[in-house]
Amino acid sequence: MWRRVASLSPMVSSSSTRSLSRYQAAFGLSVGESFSTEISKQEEGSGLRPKEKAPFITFVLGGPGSGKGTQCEKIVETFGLTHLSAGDLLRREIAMHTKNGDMILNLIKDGKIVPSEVTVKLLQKELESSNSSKFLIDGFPRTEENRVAFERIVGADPDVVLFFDCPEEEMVTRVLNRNQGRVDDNITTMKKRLKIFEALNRPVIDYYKNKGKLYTINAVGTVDDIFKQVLPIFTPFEEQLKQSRRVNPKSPLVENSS
Ligand SMILES: Nc1ncnc2c1ncn2[C@@H]1O[C@H](COP(=O)(O)OP(=O)(O)OP(=O)(O)O)[C@@H](O)[C@H]1O
Ligand SMILES: Nc1ccn([C@@H]2O[C@H](COP(=O)(O)O)[C@@H](O)[C@H]2O)c(=O)n1
Ligand SMILES: [Mg+2]
Repeated sequence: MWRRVASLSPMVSSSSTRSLSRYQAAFGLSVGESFSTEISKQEEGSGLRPKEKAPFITFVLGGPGSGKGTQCEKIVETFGLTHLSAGDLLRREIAMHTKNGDMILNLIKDGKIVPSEVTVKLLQKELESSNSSKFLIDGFPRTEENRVAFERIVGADPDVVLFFDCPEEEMVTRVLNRNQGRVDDNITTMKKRLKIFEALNRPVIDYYKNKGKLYTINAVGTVDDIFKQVLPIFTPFEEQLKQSRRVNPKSPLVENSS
């Protein structure tokens, strides 16, 4: 078990406990000192390398069509985080006709949630093979089951959780005008997605609110107006995000640190 011992920022809880995973062990270097994750006193001598650091993770929550993907593009442009959309990863499985492709397609068509194990493993693969140490995980966790599975399999907690709060009528209008050929962009599926969002995503939102990690953004207005609310959330982390460089033993792009 790893414990985050250094203080992060006044805005973020410094007492979150993390469990060690292969994924965490893969991160040798990452964001600035203030994000370091160290082995706590009683765990010294456990054989684990001390001072291994965790990546900077932002979860992006919000109902269907609330503008998560749109705002993620702007965050990427400004702060250089790596965007991982859970929905895009699932759609890629469908397009590639993988063994889970048909099952995923049927669930997405029906607005239902794909088993957490499947989604988390896709995210884990991207996280482990990435050369980045700062991630925006969009459309995840959708459920408490998603959240717990990520903690168990990946072994990391988010540093920031964004919630794009948008009225249902606005989300419906946006989705029906999206025109990207998505199988779930129709009124029947949209109604189901909204119900599932209310029932299953709200508890996740409440969970992070109670942990002091949730930033609620009013998602009505122009894209730029909404981004103006997002900017100050990342500003305190800007220096760390700039310095962030990761040593990933699996990545051929990174020199060995030893
Ligand atoms: N502030 C905004 N005002 C009007 N339209 C917007 C705004 N933000 C995004 N849109 C448009 O609304 C649609 C949905 O946006 P986006 O795809 O970013 O939402 P999302 O939250 O990622 O949805 P989903 O969960 O379905 O993937 C897109 O066509 C996008 O261009
Ligand atoms: N954690 C997730 C994320 C998505 N899904 C399924 O994909 C659909 C589309 O997701 P978007 O984020 O692109 O809107 C969503 O309705 C779910 O069917 C999922 O199961 N789990
Ligand atoms: Mg999206």
